[in-house]
Amino acid sequence: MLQTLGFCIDRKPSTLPFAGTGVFVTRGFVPKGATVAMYPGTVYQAYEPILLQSIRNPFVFRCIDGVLIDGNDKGISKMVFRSCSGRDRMGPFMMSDTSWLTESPQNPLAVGQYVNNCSNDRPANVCYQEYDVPDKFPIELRQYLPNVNYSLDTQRPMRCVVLVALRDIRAGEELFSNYYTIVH
Ligand SMILES: C[S@@+](CC[C@H](N)C(=O)[O-])C[C@H]1O[C@@H](n2cnc3c(N)ncnc32)[C@H](O)[C@@H]1O
Repeated sequence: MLQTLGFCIDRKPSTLPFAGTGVFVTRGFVPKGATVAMYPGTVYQAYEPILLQSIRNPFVFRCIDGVLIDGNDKGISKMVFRSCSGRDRMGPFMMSDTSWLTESPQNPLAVGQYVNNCSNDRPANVCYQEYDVPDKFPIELRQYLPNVNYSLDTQRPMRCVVLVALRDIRAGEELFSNYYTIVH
């Protein structure tokens, strides 16, 4: 990761009291504007049922258009992701990466759901960028995407969310986003 991207990120206990785990730049340097992490999880359209999966689940990310991404790596959320990922497999090709559900993700960027919220003394250093994966994205690279659609729908592009550095970020710094950004 250090060789390819120029930095490493990892999960560690947050510097915020009582905030659990956070995400840190552990090595190297992240330049402003770089993609620093991805938000993994099952993608639900606004009309799809998520009630059970959302109970006591702080990992549900809401996109601007109401699409939801469940980035919880435990319990029913984990089972749903694995099930959808197995369903979507095309012959030898996996259409998504399930290793973010483990302690050591194959795609080391897929830990963005653990980024904590900013506060007065910890301003945001990353922001969320939502995008739809284009049709021409190579099928053999989809195995590294940590997102899967809840419903099988080959017409719809895959929604992904990445975290982008708002400024240069150095090794040792924790990542903070703003959970409540309002986009006008
Ligand atoms: C999406 S999770 C982030 C990962 C979480 N820290 C964990 O260990 O699972 C969101 C939860 O993290 C905690 N959290 C995030 N930002 C926080 C902050 N600024 N202060 C205290 N707790 C925070 C809250 O418990 C919140 O419900």
